[in-house]
Amino acid sequence: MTDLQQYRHEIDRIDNEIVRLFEERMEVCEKVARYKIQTGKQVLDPEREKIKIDGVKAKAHTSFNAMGTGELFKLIMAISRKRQYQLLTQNGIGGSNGFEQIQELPREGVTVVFQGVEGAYSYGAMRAYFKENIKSYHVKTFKDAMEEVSEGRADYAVLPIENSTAGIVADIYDLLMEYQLYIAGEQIIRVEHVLLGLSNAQLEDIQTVYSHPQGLAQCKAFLDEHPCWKQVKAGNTAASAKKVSEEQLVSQAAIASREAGELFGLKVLAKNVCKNDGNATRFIILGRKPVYVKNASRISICFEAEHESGALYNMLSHIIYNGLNMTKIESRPIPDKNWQYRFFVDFDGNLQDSAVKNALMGIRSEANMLRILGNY
Ligand SMILES: C=C(O[C@@H]1C=C(C(=O)O)C=C[C@H]1O)C(=O)O
Repeated sequence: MTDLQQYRHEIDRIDNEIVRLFEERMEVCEKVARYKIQTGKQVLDPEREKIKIDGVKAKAHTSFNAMGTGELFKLIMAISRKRQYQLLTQNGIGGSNGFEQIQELPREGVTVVFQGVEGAYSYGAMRAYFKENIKSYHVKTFKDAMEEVSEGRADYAVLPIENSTAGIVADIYDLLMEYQLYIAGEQIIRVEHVLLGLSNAQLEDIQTVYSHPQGLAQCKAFLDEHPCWKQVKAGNTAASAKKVSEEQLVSQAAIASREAGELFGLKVLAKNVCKNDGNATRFIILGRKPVYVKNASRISICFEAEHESGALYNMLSHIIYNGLNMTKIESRPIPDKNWQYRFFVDFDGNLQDSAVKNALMGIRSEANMLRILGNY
């Protein structure tokens, strides 16, 4: 036998022993879980874990091994907790997460608010999601739209959350934390911007271009080809078309939809101004009630974790360990806490799934804050 074979043989013997001891430990953890189910005690006991880590580290003989032992036991205890959360959900603890299952989201006879004016992309998203017989109106800002739903003047708000070219609409993420509203649905629409001008304007006349910051960002490559043009941000794309139409200056143009151009009597000076052919925006439908439909398949959450190494990994491990597919993660600064962030995570699943319940129980117990923003 070569030395290597011999060493590996020894490692195998030790590993078998580790597996046997791990399983023995897990059996005791299950007993602990049953005790906690009966007594209502929390799964996570940070004090006990700290004593445990310090204790096992002190038993190691080198500083390298002390660090390794610490890491190893952090992981072992995290796994132990995950098993305990499973047993708790199996026993009906932490069930509904405060959400009620409904048959269908009402798409007619409701009042819907959107930001911008008619002809804006939000209006298009609303038309695509809801049926004809709704009452709808528009407000100036995203915040106003959330306020309308919060105050009960509207049932739903339609708001853009993400564009495939320009990325997230950061304001919406921040406002989601300011208001206690829930994502009830989503609508993706293709966004095909055009450059609009007065009917007697030519491309050569243009000196100023108006659009929503997202419109300008999505058409950056096109605008870069015209470095002399002054770019001016407007409240929304349709409002910028309206402005060009009202001010009647041949030097002014707007980046907006073809529909907005028709609405305000403008001419298309250039089409395909967004270089990404598949340019699309995802809109969320926000309501007041925590409800989800039976076949809802995406969950959006927001959490805050300790500002320390491994904290984010620990939170995400609940999603990974329960076999859930994470589809998106974003971080946003926490107001008044410099350089600390909250995380917005989307993953596939339904609030009824036991894997989802386990993961949410884990994150809720171990994060500083968890909000389930919706299951849709
Ligand atoms: C097993 C327990 O539950 C959790 C897991 C621990 C472990 O695996 O050692 C320690 C403390 C708790 O966070 C316990 O409370 O003892």
